[in-house]
Amino acid sequence: MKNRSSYLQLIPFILPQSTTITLAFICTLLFTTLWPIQAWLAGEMTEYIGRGDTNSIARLAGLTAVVFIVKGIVQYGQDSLMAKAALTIALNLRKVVYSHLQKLSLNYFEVAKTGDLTYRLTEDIDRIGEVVNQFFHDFVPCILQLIVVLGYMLWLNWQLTMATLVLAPLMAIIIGAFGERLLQYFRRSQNRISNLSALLTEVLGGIRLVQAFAAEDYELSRFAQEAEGNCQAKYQAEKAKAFQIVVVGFLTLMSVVAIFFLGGWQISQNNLTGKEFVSYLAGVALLIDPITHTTNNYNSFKEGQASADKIFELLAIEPSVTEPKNAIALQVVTGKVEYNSVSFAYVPQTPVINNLSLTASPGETIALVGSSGAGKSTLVNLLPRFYNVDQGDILIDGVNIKNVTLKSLRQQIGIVPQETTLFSGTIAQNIAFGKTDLDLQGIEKAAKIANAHQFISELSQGYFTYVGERGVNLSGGQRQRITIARAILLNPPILILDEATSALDSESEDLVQEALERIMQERTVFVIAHRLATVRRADRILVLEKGQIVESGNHQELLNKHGIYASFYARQFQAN
Ligand SMILES: Nc1ncnc2c1ncn2[C@@H]1O[C@H](COP(=O)(O)OP(=O)(O)OP(=O)(O)O)[C@@H](O)[C@H]1O
Repeated sequence: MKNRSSYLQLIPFILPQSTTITLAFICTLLFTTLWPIQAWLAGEMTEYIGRGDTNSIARLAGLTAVVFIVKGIVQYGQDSLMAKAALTIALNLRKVVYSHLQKLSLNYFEVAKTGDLTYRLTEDIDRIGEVVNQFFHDFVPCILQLIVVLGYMLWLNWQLTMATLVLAPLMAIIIGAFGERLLQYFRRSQNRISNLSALLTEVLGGIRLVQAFAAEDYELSRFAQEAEGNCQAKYQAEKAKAFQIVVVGFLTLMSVVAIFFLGGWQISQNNLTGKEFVSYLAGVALLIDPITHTTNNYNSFKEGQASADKIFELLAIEPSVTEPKNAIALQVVTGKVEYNSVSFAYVPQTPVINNLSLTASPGETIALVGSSGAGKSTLVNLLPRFYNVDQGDILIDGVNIKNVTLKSLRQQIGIVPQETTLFSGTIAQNIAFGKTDLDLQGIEKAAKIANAHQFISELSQGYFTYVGERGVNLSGGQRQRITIARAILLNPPILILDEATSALDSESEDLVQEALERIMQERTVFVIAHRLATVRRADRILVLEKGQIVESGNHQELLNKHGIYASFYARQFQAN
């Protein structure tokens, strides 16, 4: 079962912390050694109290105080060092998972739920950190205490100890059985809560639509269903834990009764003195705490296991788009792009691009037109390798894009998407997206070319104006011009432009159009054209149908042909 190994997979994250863990462990050993000393002191004290030996009582009280202080110091060392190690392990795991997630290919994100992933990177990793902390901080010391105290009890009276341990295997079996049941409930509860998180991300992201369609009640019932499912699973887990406490408590009580019974019998047989029995009972009392902790820790480990399974499942997913080990960095000089007999399908046997070949000369603007679903977006998405081609090759400046690093490939291709996405941060950060050092002069220059400088300057904080997650305080046209400025700053030799279909007011439209025309100069451009002006100005228009180029030429040539483009033009553009 993979869940057995999910904790083992944490070992590479634990090993780098071994120095801190070892130091903490030394503190733990000292701390644990002091436990039986306390039990021994209690036994000695009883004897002196019986004798009324006040001097010895005072000496022992002083010794007990020293033991207490030393115990406090090593306890602090153990707690703080273990916490440091566990938190660092969780931090490193979080970084690794996030970096892995960034490398996964688009086809993974098309099916994954954002909220679910958010939950894994936050709650699940937090839980693993807590479990690691608990393991070293609580579980290991408890086990050591159990071993040391049991050793002391065995040394004191092995017959009595063995007799009381008869119930231990039964206790372990019962705790184990409860643990498996708990794991199921924790899995169910965590699945529900990550579904809930996914639902929230979706609904809050589309709250405008929810309100517009008066779908609040519908969304509330979906929310309630997941929330109730989680509540139910958690309740089941809490009930199982509560029952487990009763059963383990009953068995512990049985053991204590057995100890008294057997202890009394041993004293009557002169095998045990009263003093030894008191020391023995002090030892038994010292056992109860670590037994309770061990049981609780075991339950928490089961909860953590459900999280660890999910995290390592995610880490096991391989990106479908990868680069070869000896990948070279692509240096684009001219920007010539070739598609050679390229085929691609999202779903096997359903080709979306079908044995397509094309060559874009350096600096050429190619407009892609065709009906919805013809494969225009797919065709351009193959260029930055968002997906791998199934057959054929794509070359840039004669170099197969399969053989170059993804970073160098994508740095050469600017994308102005139809959907304008602004990230939380300032306008300057959004224009210089992906760069940590802000070149303000360059940003301003790019914004000027993108017709964005003027409106940005009019904002109270200028380039340092904070735009929300979705840039809600900017108009559609303004957002588009920021994304154009972003591409201009990158200054890529190849540009992919997905023209927005949504209508802007004519002034805004003119500003966007002007910005686009500027950015299209001196680069190889693929534009999914929705505007007549773009189509007309393109050096070449490719008409796509079912993933194939069915017509090619400039606007006038294609009109003269009276073919598909001419009728498409009549339908699509003549109304403009
Ligand atoms: N991620 C995906 N997974 C599965 N099928 C997809 C995916 N993206 C697109 N498709 C399918 O591939 C075909 C081509 O889609 P594509 O988006 O490339 O067409 P398009 O010409 O750009 O259309 P539009 O003009 O409507 O944007 C369509 O049938 C579409 O349903």
